[in-house]
Amino acid sequence: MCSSVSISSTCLVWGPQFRRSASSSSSSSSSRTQWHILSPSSSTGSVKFINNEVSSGLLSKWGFSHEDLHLRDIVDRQSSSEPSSNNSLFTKDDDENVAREGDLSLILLSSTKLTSVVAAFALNTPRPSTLERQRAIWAIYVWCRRTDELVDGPNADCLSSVGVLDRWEERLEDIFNGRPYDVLDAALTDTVHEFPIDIKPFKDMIEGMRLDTRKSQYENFQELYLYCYYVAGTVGLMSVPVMGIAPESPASVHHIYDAALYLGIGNQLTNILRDVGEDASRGRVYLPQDELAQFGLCNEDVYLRKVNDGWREFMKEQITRARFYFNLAEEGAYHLDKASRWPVWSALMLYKKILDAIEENDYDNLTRRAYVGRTKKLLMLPLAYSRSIAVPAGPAV
Ligand SMILES: CC(C)=CCC/C(C)=C/CC/C(C)=C/CC/C(C)=C/COP(=O)(O)OP(=O)(O)O
Repeated sequence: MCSSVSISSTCLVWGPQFRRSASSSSSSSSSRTQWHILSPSSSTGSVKFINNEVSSGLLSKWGFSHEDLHLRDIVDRQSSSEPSSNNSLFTKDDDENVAREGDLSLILLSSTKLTSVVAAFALNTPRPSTLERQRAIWAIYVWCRRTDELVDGPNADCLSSVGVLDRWEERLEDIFNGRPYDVLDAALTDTVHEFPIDIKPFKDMIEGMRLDTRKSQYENFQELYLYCYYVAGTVGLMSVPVMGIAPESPASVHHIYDAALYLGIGNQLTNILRDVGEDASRGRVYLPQDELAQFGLCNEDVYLRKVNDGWREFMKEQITRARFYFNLAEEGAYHLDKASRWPVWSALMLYKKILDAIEENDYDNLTRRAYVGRTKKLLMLPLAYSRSIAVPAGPAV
């Protein structure tokens, strides 16, 4: 299952740096890797290790080092007040008074004119309107969907994925260089020149699709986490510059970006748990092999759709871990610009409900698809709204 992206009307997300310790836990009969959170203060040299076992559950909670993914660089580039330098269309000395109407019509303008329009708009508009944010999120969403369709869509089998993805990446560079190929690309060109969005999360998503074409199973959670980052965590990174951070938020920008990334991870882990039966029909098992083994399970049990006590216990742990990421995401969601909070809270709460639905199905996600009914969805909206109007408060890390 490749991720596809579901962003309800508008949205966006990232947290602490973490690193794997060389040690292994010996405090339990099950062999498990011990993961340490490396606190943000590590940049000052004072590294604070927090044992992963502070969080409940049997399985490791942390995946891949964010440092190895160079995520800090992405955040720093995106947090500058201007669109990132790789967005070469953006120049500071353009005409500042050009009116902006109908983003897609920009494709009809010469690239020089486009530069003027976009630059003037970005420099003169400190706080984008909700409509502008929605259009930008839509452009990102469409690009992510189209990327997913290349390897997961109806024509995927007829295409040589590697070549197609290479060509798609060249086209991405053209988008960022102001040479969109079609009208949908133009919407993204417009977006990346209006908001400080870095190209790396987009490239990483393409990398995730490459990974998906060559891998049909994941040995451990670290491998799976990397995949989840590529195909879903990246969406959080792409979205934050558009969604915006509340000016009154005391939290660090890195903390908020981490929360955004964790929302993507939580969503993807949930998607995996919801679709495990469907993915098995395609010969795919997006579950850590070592963890299956810890519960006395293997791929064959998944293919044979055996829902036994071992499977239920295994699922409980997987659900605990997905919730762990949603909880981290929630901490950051309070700090988004208030215009963006409601859709994010709605998406977050909706995804958590999928986990509840798996529990209600007595952990049978092999023969039944977890489903959240319309009434539950509607009832959730006011609750999401009440969360979204809460004033951003700590943690100010
Ligand atoms: C929390 C903070 C600070 C910001 C929010 C940042 C955002 C918007 C993060 C969103 C991340 C996101 C939407 C990732 C996509 C994850 C995903 C697995 C999408 C799958 O979408 P579906 O459409 O349900 O998948 P299917 O098509 O497989 O059903």
